[in-house]
Amino acid sequence: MESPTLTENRPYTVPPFAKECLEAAGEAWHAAHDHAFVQALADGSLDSDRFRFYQMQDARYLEAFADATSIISTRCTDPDDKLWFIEAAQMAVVVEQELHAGYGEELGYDADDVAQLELTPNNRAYQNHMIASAHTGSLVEAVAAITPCPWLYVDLGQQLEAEMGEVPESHPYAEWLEMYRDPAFNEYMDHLLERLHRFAVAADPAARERAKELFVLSVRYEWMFWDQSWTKQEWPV
Ligand SMILES: Cc1ncc(C[n+]2csc(CCO)c2C)c(N)n1
Repeated sequence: MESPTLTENRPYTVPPFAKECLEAAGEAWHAAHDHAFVQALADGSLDSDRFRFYQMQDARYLEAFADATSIISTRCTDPDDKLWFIEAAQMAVVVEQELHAGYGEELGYDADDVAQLELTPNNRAYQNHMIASAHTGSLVEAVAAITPCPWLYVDLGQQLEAEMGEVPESHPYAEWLEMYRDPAFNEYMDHLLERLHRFAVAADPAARERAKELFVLSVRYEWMFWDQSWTKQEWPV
């Protein structure tokens, strides 16, 4: 495999295997950026009920992201890799729960409400996908399944920044929009994508193919996460 290169317009390095994953996702990657929920969130027209639904489901999703990264840390042998995934788990819990605590007060829910929430079918499936990949996949598969989560949001944050410019203080979702355009995420992406690539180089070709499939599934689940919030998904029976 070639050495890491910078793809156009991304302020972090996208190594060859990460690029392959992105190419494998194809249209699904763009669809996840273009969903009606995202458009309404960006232009501020999203109703607070749908945003509340999203935030509450997302609080629970982030716990699973933290669990998946914690599990991955136990499977790393290199101490720097191990620490990085431990820190990623910690960050998912601490930083993002701060965001949720703020919105909880504003939107009228607390930690107990989040704990008692019934997960949607989509959320449950996405969580199980990440946790199962972390437990039973090879290291590259485990990491591939969690990569679209931060990558898609950071990509989206930067795309919206380019399109919208500065977020007006009066924007109802200013805090959310500011969060994912934070330049600190560039370093996070550098670290994550470098690991994804390095683990891919160390894996056999069949594991690399499976990793790409798991990456694509997570991109689809990201689209479905917006969609479940837009439709306020319920269990059909
Ligand atoms: C469904 C869903 N997908 C992605 C994110 C974004 N995200 C989750 S963890 C993480 C890394 C930093 O903690 C980022 C950017 C989200 N909130 N919810």
